[in-house]
Amino acid sequence: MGSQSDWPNLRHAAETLDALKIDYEARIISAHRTPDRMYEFARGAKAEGFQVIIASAGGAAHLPGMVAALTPLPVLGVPAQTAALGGEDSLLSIVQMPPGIPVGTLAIGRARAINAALLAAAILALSDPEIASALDDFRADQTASIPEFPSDDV
Ligand SMILES: Nc1c(C(=O)O)ncn1[C@@H]1O[C@H](COP(=O)(O)O)[C@@H](O)[C@H]1O
Repeated sequence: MGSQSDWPNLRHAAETLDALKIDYEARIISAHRTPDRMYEFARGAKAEGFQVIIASAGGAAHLPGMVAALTPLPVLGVPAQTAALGGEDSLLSIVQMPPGIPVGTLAIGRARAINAALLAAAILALSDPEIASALDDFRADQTASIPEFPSDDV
């Protein structure tokens, strides 16, 4: 994520990965404020053993696209909600990549980072039966938790 201030949203991704028993690292890396850190991380990520990268930033959100430019790994972009423009600034900064360097862009922040974790899990599940099974269980639990009829006691 681009800043500590993104963690309240990205925490939901981390908790989802925890629930699915998927190893991950959460790091603060900014294309603008820590460009050398970004370069070093993105260039070395595949060799370090990472398989998917979730990159989230807000406003002029160049982080996901720049990371994608530096690694062959799949990059999932999470646009952070922003005070000034509601996160549309982040979304548009991330989604409209030039042909040749894709970023799989998800919905604007506030707990939406959970879907980045689930999409990362689905990618990993293609070659990992344990993650595939954990994802199946997650879906089954979610389905079972949705009542069919509305309640007045909420
Ligand atoms: N968009 C970027 C990048 C980047 O794209 O490299 N680095 C930080 N930021 C974003 O700036 C916002 C405000 O950051 P602060 O709260 O630290 O001022 C955050 O949402 C962060 O992702």
